[in-house]
Amino acid sequence: MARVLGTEGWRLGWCLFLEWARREEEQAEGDGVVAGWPRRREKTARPVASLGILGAWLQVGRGMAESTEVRKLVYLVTGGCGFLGEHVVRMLLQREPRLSELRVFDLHLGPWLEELKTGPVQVTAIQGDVTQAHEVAAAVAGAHVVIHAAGLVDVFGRASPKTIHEVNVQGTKNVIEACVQTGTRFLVYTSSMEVVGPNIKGHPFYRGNEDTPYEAVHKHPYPCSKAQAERLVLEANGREVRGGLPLVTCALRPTGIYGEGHQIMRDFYHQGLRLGGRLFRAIPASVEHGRVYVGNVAWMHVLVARELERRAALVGGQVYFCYDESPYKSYEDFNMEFLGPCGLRLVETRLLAPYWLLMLLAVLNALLQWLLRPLLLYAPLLNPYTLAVANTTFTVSTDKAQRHFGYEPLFSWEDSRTRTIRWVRAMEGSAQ
Ligand SMILES: NC(=O)c1ccc[n+]([C@@H]2O[C@H](COP(=O)([O-])OP(=O)(O)OC[C@H]3O[C@@H](n4cnc5c(N)ncnc54)[C@H](O)[C@@H]3O)[C@@H](O)[C@H]2O)c1
Ligand SMILES: CC(C)CCC[C@@H](C)[C@H]1CC[C@H]2[C@@H]3[C@H](O)C=C4C[C@@H](O)CC[C@]4(C)[C@H]3CC[C@]12C
Repeated sequence: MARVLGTEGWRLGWCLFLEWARREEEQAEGDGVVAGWPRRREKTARPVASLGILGAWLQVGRGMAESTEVRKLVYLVTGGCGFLGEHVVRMLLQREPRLSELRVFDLHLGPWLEELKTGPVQVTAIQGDVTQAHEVAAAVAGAHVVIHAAGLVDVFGRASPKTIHEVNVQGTKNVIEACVQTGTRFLVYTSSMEVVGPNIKGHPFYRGNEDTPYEAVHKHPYPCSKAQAERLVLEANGREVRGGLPLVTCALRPTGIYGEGHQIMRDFYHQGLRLGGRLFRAIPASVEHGRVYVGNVAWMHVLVARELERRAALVGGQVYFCYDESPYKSYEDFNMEFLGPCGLRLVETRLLAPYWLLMLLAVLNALLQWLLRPLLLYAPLLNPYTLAVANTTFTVSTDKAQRHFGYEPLFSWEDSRTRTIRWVRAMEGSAQ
């Protein structure tokens, strides 16, 4: 440290000034939104002022050491422009001080990536398709860690079962093979609660954990593909990669993710606006559906990716549900936590719409989808599968991620709720 102070005193002075200016600016803005994104408050950060001037110098010196000396890791995020992927990308930039290059691989690149290219980390946007092995291999070559979040999330019948399989299963095979061929040792896979359930028998999974016995039987192409892909990732743990070292893999299983950018929340909001500020309850309030805030899911990815090397023996080959402090509620009641404060209300219609009627509508929708397929794509939210998922209790209660790699939610429920409400309010045509 003395050496650093001696030779780079002027630089530290400048950094100290910049740090002071940044904090002043942060204080002035409060917990505001920067470029469409909420500013995060560090849970553990202590204000420089409380450390005194010497503490500040030491802190800045340490920060510099972290950012200049240790930045050497290359990360690849597949699906990095999707709902979850974007949060993972931004979280990595905020929370992984050892990052030197971040490769963002997606079929469709977002324009927001441009604004990230000015920071200390090299952000490389790669437009590519996970079903193309050579494109994946080129993107993976030289990366230390791969977070594989790309996937075709389709439970509405928009894509064919074949396409879902190609993207979710073959795409994952390509990622694994690319790691093996190029010598990348750490792979985190974004799996889903759907690899477990709800199963086709509608059995409830009530506050279960990773070891809870459950008959996981799927028929729908999406959960089938996620289950297959997860299995491939876990089986690949320990495989020898180029260079002779073992591959370390794990899978994270989010329940229903919500937060800024959630398309289905957007759809419900707009539907509510079209219906004069009302949504009609379809699912009994007693059916609990697991939900988790996107920022916490992203944080879990960043944390487990960081710990894969240090705790390879413990974490390698493991699955973890993604969880936080979000309350257990029905799918619709949970959505109302955000849509309610934005002017929508949930109208109770249990007597008007009994389950058999909903099922009839869902089957009709499926039939219409099939009949219209040659002419147009009809893919409403309600179909027999989505009705079954929404109508079956599936909630998790676990601390496995905390025990294995020290995960604690970064965002409290209050924070997650506030951020999501702020995002809904910012949507065009707010009901407020
Ligand atoms: N949204 C949820 O509630 C939820 C819950 C559990 C798990 N997951 C999983 O999380 C991951 C991300 O889901 P999301 O909700 O952000 O979905 P999303 O559709 O917003 O993001 C997926 C991203 O993958 C990209 N992608 C799709 N096909 C690709 C291909 N062939 N090559 C390259 N990129 C491709 C898409 O362009 C998109 O940006 C998925 O693997 C999904 O299965 C999502
Ligand atoms: C009966 C209707 C009025 C309500 C329809 C809601 C329905 C569209 C919702 C309910 C539950 C939702 C799924 C759930 O949150 C978890 C996942 C796992 C994830 O991997 C992909 C998304 C998915 C399947 C959600 C899709 C939308 C569902 C079915």
